[in-house]
Amino acid sequence: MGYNVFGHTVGLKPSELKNLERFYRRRVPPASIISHELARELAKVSADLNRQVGLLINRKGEIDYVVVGTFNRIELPELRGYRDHIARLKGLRFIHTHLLTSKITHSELDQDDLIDLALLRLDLVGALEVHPNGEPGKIHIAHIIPDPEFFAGGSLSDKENQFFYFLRPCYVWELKENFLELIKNLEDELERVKPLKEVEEQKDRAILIFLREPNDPYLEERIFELRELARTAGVTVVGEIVQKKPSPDPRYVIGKGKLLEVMVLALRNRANLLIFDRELTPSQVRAITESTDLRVIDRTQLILDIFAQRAKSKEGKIQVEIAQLKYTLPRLRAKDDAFSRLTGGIGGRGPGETKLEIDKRRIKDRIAKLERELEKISQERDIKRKRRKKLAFKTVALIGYTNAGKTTLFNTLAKSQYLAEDKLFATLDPVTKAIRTPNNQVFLITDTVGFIRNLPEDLKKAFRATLEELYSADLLLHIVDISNPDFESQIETVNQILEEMELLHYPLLMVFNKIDLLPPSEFQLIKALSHRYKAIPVSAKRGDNLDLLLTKIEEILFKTPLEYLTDKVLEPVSLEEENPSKDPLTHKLDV
Ligand SMILES: Nc1nc2c(ncn2[C@@H]2O[C@H](COP(=O)(O)OP(=O)(O)OP(=O)(O)O)[C@@H](O)[C@H]2O)c(=O)[nH]1
Ligand SMILES: [Mg+2]
Repeated sequence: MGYNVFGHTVGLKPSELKNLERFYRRRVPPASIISHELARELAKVSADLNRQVGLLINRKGEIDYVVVGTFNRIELPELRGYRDHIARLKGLRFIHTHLLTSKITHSELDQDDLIDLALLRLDLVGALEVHPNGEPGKIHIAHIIPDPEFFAGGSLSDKENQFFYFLRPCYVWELKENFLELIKNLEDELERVKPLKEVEEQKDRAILIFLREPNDPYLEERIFELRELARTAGVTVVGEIVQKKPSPDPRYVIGKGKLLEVMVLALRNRANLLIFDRELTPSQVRAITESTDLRVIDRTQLILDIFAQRAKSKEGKIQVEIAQLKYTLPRLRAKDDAFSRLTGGIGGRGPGETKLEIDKRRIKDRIAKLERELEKISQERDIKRKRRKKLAFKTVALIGYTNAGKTTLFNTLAKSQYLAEDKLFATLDPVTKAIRTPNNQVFLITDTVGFIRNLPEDLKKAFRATLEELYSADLLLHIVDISNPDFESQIETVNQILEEMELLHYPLLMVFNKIDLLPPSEFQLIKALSHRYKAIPVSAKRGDNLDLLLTKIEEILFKTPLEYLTDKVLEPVSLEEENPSKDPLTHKLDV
């Protein structure tokens, strides 16, 4: 930091600037918040200029920034190179003047001061009253409360009082607080609330942010889903904030007051990441990143990141890269601060690191190249598919909302070891296996990527190739997690995507999965629902009712009317018994 004066310097004479620059030579005894002498000088200069003047003082008592404002406002410069989020407080305090007039006879800390305190994670903020004659008045000082319990007993009715502690206003010479002790106590308390050693440094710690617009019935589901997405991405969720707002704030999405709450929460819980449930514009990302000094991503980026972590096949990887590049393209700017911070961690994977160096042209070229590659792979897949057709095997595709249990069902049916995890998007690449039914019919079954609502448009397109498998399917098996209270809207989402893909007329069988999670009291209800949706209730995990499912599949695929099947088949039978070990239930097919 040079010796420049920051802030609203327009209109200042060179001599006035000189007077301000002189503050850089001053020092405060480390244990004082501010010295009486310095306060007098600050008041005098401020009154002469008729503008607010502020000093950012570091823990050694040196002046790091001199800032000048207007008569009633002062804006802090961007503070770079200070201690990072894990260390929490920035190690800077901000002492500035509030000008009094014959009418304004006292002036407390205002909301802007508290916003600076919280957003910039200052050690403390102080406002020094200045009388029109240049004499200093009282000083108002506040700092962040590390833990609301800390001050229990006091009245915490007022929201601001849950976040900030206000010292009793007094004259500077009356200040008794030992600054270093005060800060040490604060940091000890923060450490006690969330010890640093308990924080896994490699793991992102996020606060999830939701906007509740009027008539929004899906808030709970959205909260649950974002939480799950974050968990899947390997992020620790340390807080959730919901703001009721008729429409998003164009700059910060949430209101400034709410942002303040987010910051205190972030500080207390050592968060380093904010995840917004809605899509952010590039300028919103920039504004919020700049104000909070935290990494800021939206739901789309989170999903992209999960895809990037999980894509295994060449095709999957290409699809993810295309989607990431397309997401990045409109957000790319020369010297873009918001993105320069995205190095590693969530939102920083894949093409992110180099995007500053690559210009838009090259990104577009890269997208084109990837799309050509994808086209080629898709053709190859087509050939494979045709070959399979020639073998005359019927194909069943498992589809459904993410986490419904598709892969688990696939595994249980195929007795295979494909990945099934309690994470969203566990499956990215289509896998196909052959299954033998109790009646010795063989069909192929394909597992697919999970569906999710509001899938970003580019992502939908990018994953089209994966879902292309569906067009050659003879039957779509729609797996529903019936234990999820949100199952009906998930069905709706899946149907909507099927409609968009013009797959609605395909033969479809619904499967209600995870019945093992339901209490017996709901069995009656499930029966009714199964009837309504013509669905087969199963537990993929425990294997309940899978024989019935296979029979039903068989019936649809091979047009064997149910009546022709013996009762024995309809009863729970061990599939192994029907298929002696020499003739295993499944056999691998090179696809
Ligand atoms: N209790 C219970 N859990 C199940 C059942 N089926 C699946 N699960 C669990 O649900 C979670 C998700 O299962 P997956 O099979 O990975 O779900 P998926 O639909 O393939 O998910 P994506 O591939 O991410 O779309 C896992 O933790 C499974 O163990 C079931 O019948 N009962
Ligand atoms: Mg899966």
